[in-house]
This record gives sequence, structure tokens and C-alpha cells, in this order.
Amino acid sequence: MYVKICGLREPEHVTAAVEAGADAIGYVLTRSPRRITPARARELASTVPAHVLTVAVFAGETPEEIRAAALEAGVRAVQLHGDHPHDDFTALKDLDLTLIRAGAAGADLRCGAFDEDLLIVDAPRPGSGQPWDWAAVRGRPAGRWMLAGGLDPSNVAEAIAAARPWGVDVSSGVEVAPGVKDAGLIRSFVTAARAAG
Ligand SMILES: O=C(O)c1ccccc1N[C@@H]1O[C@H](COP(=O)(O)O)[C@@H](O)[C@H]1O
Repeated sequence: MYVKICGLREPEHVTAAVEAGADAIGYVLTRSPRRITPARARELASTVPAHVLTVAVFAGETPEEIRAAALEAGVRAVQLHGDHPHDDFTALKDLDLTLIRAGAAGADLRCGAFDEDLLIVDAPRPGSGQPWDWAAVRGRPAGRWMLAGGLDPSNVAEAIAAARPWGVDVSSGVEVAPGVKDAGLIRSFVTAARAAG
């Protein structure tokens, strides 16, 4: 089970995620209580070992804005959340970064449909922490896809059993307040996801 922990802002939480065995770590560079600057993301990403994917999260920015911020942040992947057209992915292809497409269950659920490398199937409101009907997508997404939206250490096993994803992605569910992560919750989430997967 591939595990991504998103919305990290503090070095101790990056360390907790890496030590717990997370496969990917996300930095939100778009409008959100978790937003950080590309410079801060670079600082946080600089300590992350090469086997962990560092991801910059965007929602609605232009390919030019995404390109500039991702290069400044020095990440290994970009996540385009929401209604980004196929052309936005094409425009970023030459960056040679892992491309992640993220959207709600109404979108095209074939990983690779927009030339992306990974797909995230999320709740209608990203980063809201609201659980949704995970079982509704069971058997529908194809390829390397992560389930997101309202996951936490106590429900991730149930969500995995319901949707049968390739991976899981969490933000609010490992926080004690919006934008404030908790190292213990991060560790519990990774452990629970791995045990269930
Ligand atoms: O986390 C955010 O604030 C955010 C803002 C804008 C786009 C994406 C965002 N995060 C993504 O939302 C889900 C996690 O949601 P949840 O909080 O666990 O319910 C995940 O895909 C994040 O990458």
C-alpha cells in the first residue's frame, strides 16, 4: 500500500513521516490553511531521502506558475488538483517530474488518461477532511491510484477494504487543527494503512 502524507509544514512532521515509512510527502503551494511558500518547501524537501517522493500540490494555477513554483521548491512531483485540463499536464511533461492528477470521483478515473503517472480520487472538497462514499469507486479507477478524502488512522483500514485502492493520501486526518500536523497521528496512519494493505 503506497502512502502519501500531505500538507506538511514543519521539519519534525517531515521526519515523522519519513521515519514512519511514508512513500510520498506533500507540500501545499496553493490556497489552503496548509499553504507554504516554494522556498519553505525547498527547505523541507532538502532533508527527504531520495526514495520518498516530494510533491508540490496546486489547484487552479497556470502551467507557467506551476513550473516556476515546482522548480523553486525542488520537488520530485507535482499534483494538479481539480479541473486542470489535459493540456496543463502536457505543458509540464518536459519537467521530467512525476505528474499526479487529483480530482473527485466524477472525473475520468483511468490513471494515465491525462498522461499523468499517478491518480488521486478525492472528496469533492480537497483538504476538507470529510469522509465520502469510498465504496462507490470500488473497481472503477484503473492503474496506480490513491484514495483520499476524510481518511484518518481509525478509518483507513475500512476505506481500503471498501475501495481497494493502490495507495492512500491523507492531510486533515493527521492534524490536531487545520494545518497543524501531529507526529503520533502520522505514525499511526502509516502503520494502519500498511497493516490493512
Ligand atoms: O490539503 C489541502 O488543503 C489541499 C488544498 C487544495 C488542494 C488539495 C489539498 N489537499 C489534498 O486533499 C486531499 C486530502 O484531504 P483530507 O484533508 O485528508 O480530506 C489530498 O489529496 C491532499 O493532497
